[in-house]
Amino acid sequence: MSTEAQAGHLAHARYGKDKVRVLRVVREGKWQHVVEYNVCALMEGDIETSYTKADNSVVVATDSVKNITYYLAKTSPHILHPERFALHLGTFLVSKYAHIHKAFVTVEKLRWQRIQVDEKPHPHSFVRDGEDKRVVSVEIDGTQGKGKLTAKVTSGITDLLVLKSSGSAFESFVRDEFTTLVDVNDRIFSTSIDLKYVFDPIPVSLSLFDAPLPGTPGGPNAVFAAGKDAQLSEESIKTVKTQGTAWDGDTVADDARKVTLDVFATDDSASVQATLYKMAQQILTSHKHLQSVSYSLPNKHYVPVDMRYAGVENLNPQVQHVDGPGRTT
Ligand SMILES: O=c1[nH]c(=O)c2[nH]c(=O)[nH]c2[nH]1
Repeated sequence: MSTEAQAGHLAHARYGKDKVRVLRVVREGKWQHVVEYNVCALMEGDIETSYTKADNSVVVATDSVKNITYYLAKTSPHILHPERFALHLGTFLVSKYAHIHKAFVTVEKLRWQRIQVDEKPHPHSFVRDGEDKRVVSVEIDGTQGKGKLTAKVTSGITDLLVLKSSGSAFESFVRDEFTTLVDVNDRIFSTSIDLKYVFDPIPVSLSLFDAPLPGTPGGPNAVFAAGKDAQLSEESIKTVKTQGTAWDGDTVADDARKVTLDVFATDDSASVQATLYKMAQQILTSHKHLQSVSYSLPNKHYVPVDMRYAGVENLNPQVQHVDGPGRTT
C-alpha cells in the first residue's frame, strides 16, 4: 500500500501471501516427480475500502490465498511446470473473485535433480545440485474484462554461481587520475548470475487449464476425474503449438541455463559486459517468443596476494583473495 502524504489518499494497493512453500510429488507408476516451490501470490482490484474504510468485505484473506495455492498444487495438471502453475494460480484468482482485477504470482523453483545410481536415474531419489533457482513471475490482467485475460510472463534464473580460472581479460579501459586498476590479460572471472527473459504476452482463461489443450487426448481433467495424479505428458505438450511461448517455459529455461553456462565457459572474455551481451544475444536468437533478455553479473573479484613479504613471487597468480562485488547489468 502507498499513500500520498499531502493529499492523504490511497495511491496504490496490492496484497496477498508470500513464502508459501510447496513440495509436490507426482506419482507415475514407479516414476515419481517432485517439485519444490516458494510461491508469492498478490492481488489488485476494488479493494481500496479495506484500507480507507476498514471494510473487510472486499478482502480475500491472505490465509485463503495460501489455501488456494495448496489446492491448486494438489489438483492442477500443470504443477510440475512453474510457468503453467503460476499462470493457473493467477488466472484462478482473477476469475474466481469478481472484484479482483489483477494477480501477480511469483514461483521460485528449487533444484531437485534425480540421483544417478550407476549412471541410471533413480525413480524417487533426488539431490539439490545447486543453489540457483528458476524464478517465474506472472501478471494476469483482467482490467479489460474477465473474458479477456492477458498474461505477462517473465522468467529466469537467480544465484547461478560460476567461476573460470582463465579465458578472461580486462584491458584498455578508461585510464585517468582515478584509475588504479591495472590491465590484465588473464584473470579469474567469477560471478553470481541473475537472468530474466520476458515472453510475449498470451491470452488466458480458466477453461484453458481445465479443458484439454489442443493435441492432448482426454485432457488433464479426464485424468484427474479418474482420480489419478497426472501431468500433461511431454509428448502431448510437444504436439501443441506452444513451442517457445510461456507455455513451453521448461524448454526455454533449460536452453537459457545451457547457453549461459556454455558462453561463460567458452567465451574468451574481453569484459563482463561483452560476455553478458553474447549470452543475451544467443538466447534471443533462438527463442522468437522472447521480447527481451537481461542479465546481472556482479563481478566477484579475486585479487592476487602480494607475497613479497615472504620473498615469494606470486606470478601467474595461484593465491588470490576475494574483494567486494562490482555490478554489471
Ligand atoms: O569486466 C569488467 N568490466 C568492468 O566494467 C570492470 N570494472 C572493473 O573494475 N573491473 C571490471 N571488469
